[in-house]
Amino acid sequence: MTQKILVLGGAGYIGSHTCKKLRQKGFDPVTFDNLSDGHGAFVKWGELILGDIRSKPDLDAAIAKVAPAAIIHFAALAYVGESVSDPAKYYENNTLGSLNVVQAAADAGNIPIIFSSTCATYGTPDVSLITEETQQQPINPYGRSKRMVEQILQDFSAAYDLRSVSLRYFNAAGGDADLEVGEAHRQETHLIPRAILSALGRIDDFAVFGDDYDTSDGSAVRDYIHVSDLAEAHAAACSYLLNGGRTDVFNLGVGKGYSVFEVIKAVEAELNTSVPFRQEPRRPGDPASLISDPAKAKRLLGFEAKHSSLENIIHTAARWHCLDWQPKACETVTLNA
Ligand SMILES: NC(=O)c1ccc[n+]([C@@H]2O[C@H](COP(=O)([O-])OP(=O)(O)OC[C@H]3O[C@@H](n4cnc5c(N)ncnc54)[C@H](O)[C@@H]3O)[C@@H](O)[C@H]2O)c1
Ligand SMILES: O=c1ccn([C@@H]2O[C@H](COP(=O)(O)OP(=O)(O)O[C@H]3O[C@H](CO)[C@@H](O)[C@H](O)[C@H]3O)[C@@H](O)[C@H]2O)c(=O)[nH]1
Repeated sequence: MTQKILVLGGAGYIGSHTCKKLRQKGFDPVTFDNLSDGHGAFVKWGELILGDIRSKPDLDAAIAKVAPAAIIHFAALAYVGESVSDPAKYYENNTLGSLNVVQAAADAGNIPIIFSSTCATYGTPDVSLITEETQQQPINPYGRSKRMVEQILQDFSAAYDLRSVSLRYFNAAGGDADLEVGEAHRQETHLIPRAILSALGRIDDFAVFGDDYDTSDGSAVRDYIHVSDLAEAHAAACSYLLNGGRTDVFNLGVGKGYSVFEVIKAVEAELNTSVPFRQEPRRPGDPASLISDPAKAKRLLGFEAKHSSLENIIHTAARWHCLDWQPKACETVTLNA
């Protein structure tokens, strides 16, 4: 019988791509989302249950209805700047909401959980390649709200044998090759979509934050992983837990970094036009360089990024944002001022 997977936050960017992948792999995804940031139109590969992770009764009812073999938990707020100005919102939604998720999974007989963590839990590490053993020292409430959930999962595993996998994504980017879903955050703060939108003349306030880092060209370096590769990694993590794998944490990245100026050049090459930008000082809290060591996910999950060349990431993102722009799916998007 097809195994059902309850996907919390499945109407969002990474969640919707993962639902597509789960269906391709023979799972039956069911999305649970409050649509605070996601889009009903992105729920294309299974049912949508409207609910909020801050409500344990909502979660209990969904789990009772679906009887999932595993839970994938994407539901979160993820704007670093907003987490600094309104930390209560982040601890309530991301940490308390996740405690409800973990408790509901335990109450229902220890349903295994795959949790969306982030490289923001590492803070500003002084190493060239970040391994899972690199010390986690998050520097903003968003990172701390996620780090706390990792700790809750470790404690529930030790005390009650609730198994889980925390996946620490580096920078998610790109879009579905078939343009069925794509990146449509209500506030777009990420580098790649903003560089594309600037090239297309859809925003006029694109800035490069910092040109005085200790990097090859002075701009900050990140490890960009294609969203379809992230989706594949979630399917692999599902199989790992369903086959009895133990609680663990994994980096999800490529192991190679690109600077902000390299990303801008790649967008210019893809769109054959210039990317207007102004130079601004560093964004507070931005580390110079964050690059993953992806070896552990390869070794234990059998996962390796296959679609994450910078060219493919920008090609698929640009197609979504311009050539095959889907206004209906994205009608609620408002760009950041
Ligand atoms: N995008 C990135 O680069 C990145 C990097 C590292 C980690 N992450 C994490 O990955 C996850 C998904 O990120 P995304 O970029 O797809 O974000 P997204 O905003 O597109 O998706 C999050 C989804 O969760 C839903 N949601 C939020 N709070 C909820 C609640 N209380 N109850 C029910 N649903 C709720 C939203 O409506 C949305 O559909 C998040 O947990 C984020 O912290 C993202
Ligand atoms: O308009 C922009 C946007 C970003 N940047 C720079 O580009 C790099 C990447 O920034 P961004 O795309 O915002 O990603 P990060 O700040 O690295 O954070 C992302 O990646 C984190 C780690 O995965 C996640 O936790 C966060 O949710 C997600 O926003 C950074 O050096 C930024 O300073 C600019 O110069 N101009």
